[in-house]
Amino acid sequence: MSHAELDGRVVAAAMLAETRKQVADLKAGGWAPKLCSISVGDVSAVQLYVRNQKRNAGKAEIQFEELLFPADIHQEQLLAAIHGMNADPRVTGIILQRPVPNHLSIKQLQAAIHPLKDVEGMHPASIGNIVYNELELGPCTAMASVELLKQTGLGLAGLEVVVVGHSEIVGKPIAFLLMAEGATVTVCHHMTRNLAVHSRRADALFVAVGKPGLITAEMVKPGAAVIDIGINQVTLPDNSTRVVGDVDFDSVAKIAGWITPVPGGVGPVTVAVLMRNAVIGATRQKRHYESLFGPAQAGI
Ligand SMILES: NC(=O)C1=CN([C@@H]2O[C@H](COP(=O)(O)OP(=O)(O)OC[C@H]3O[C@@H](n4cnc5c(N)ncnc54)[C@H](OP(=O)(O)O)[C@@H]3O)[C@@H](O)[C@H]2O)C=CC1
Ligand SMILES: Nc1nc(=O)c2c([nH]1)NC[C@@H]1CN(c3ccc(C(=O)N[C@@H](CCC(=O)O)C(=O)O)cc3)C=[N+]21
Repeated sequence: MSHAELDGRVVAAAMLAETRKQVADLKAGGWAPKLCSISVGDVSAVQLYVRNQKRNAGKAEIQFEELLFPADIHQEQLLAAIHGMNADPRVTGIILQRPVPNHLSIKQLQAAIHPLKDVEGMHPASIGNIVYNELELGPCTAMASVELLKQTGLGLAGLEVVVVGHSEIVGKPIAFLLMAEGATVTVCHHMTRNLAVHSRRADALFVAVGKPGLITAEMVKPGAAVIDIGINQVTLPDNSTRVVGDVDFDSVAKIAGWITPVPGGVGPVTVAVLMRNAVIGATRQKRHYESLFGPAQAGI
């Protein structure tokens, strides 16, 4: 069966155009969205992501500020920085880039971000909304991955889906989003006894592990939709570097019904979802403060 490639750049461009219009409306109403990114230490996948956030925020006309802290920063210093952003009315969105060094508590940092400014939906209170089937704003990569599956036109109700990887930010939220849409979901991880037995049953296979070449053609059901979330920088024999996913693209593309490329698949849609979330967050704040104080006035 010949595969169809799911082009994330096309999906992202459409999403970003819509977001740009909403930014203009917000600005006209006196609310200019501003997104602040917090990174701790040097992580190459984070640097790549933040670069693309900056570029896309520019395209959507969302203000963007990047804060980079050294890897040995203390929890209290980061908490103080987050509290400052919570209190700053110009900041409408905060994203904490993952991972953070082991000496820091990611959950405490995430919980410090005000839920109205939590543009990834990763505050413990926000992520709980997914369990209640409130799906408007959720973790960007998970939302992007499910959006790409929807592009295939496959009905999600009753679909056999396998998710490989169960991290807080990707695998688990994907499983909850899919359950909310009625899919039958199996979640695999490093303790799963025979990954191929599960993956071969899937009509849709999501892979978010961080291991290049983990999924090969024998592990995929012919005609399945394969959503490759992995972002791995590999060094080729000539010492040049390349970004690849977790799926062995060349072999799997021959039997899959649909497949997302890396780069050009989930990544661009993730960035576009973040911009959309930034607008949803600013809109929620506008509504909240207007319900208390009335509409914003020009020049204030
Ligand atoms: N495209 C995008 O927008 C994004 C891409 N990524 C990429 O996705 C990948 C995963 O990211 P993230 O979820 O943050 O990573 P984590 O390292 O937090 O999680 C990896 C997951 O894979 C599981 N795992 C490890 N080895 C195996 C194995 N052999 N078989 C099955 N499962 C295994 C782990 O299970 P256990 O916990 O049990 O060990 C864990 O649940 C990375 O390549 C990352 O760069 C991440 C975020 C966004
Ligand atoms: N709190 C948090 N949320 C995240 O969602 C998160 C994170 N931390 N930490 C880092 C990972 C990684 N990640 C990427 C998202 C998009 C691209 C991306 O835009 N990729 C493009 C460009 C690749 C290229 O230019 O080579 C593509 O795949 O086509 C990459 C990586 C989000 N992550």
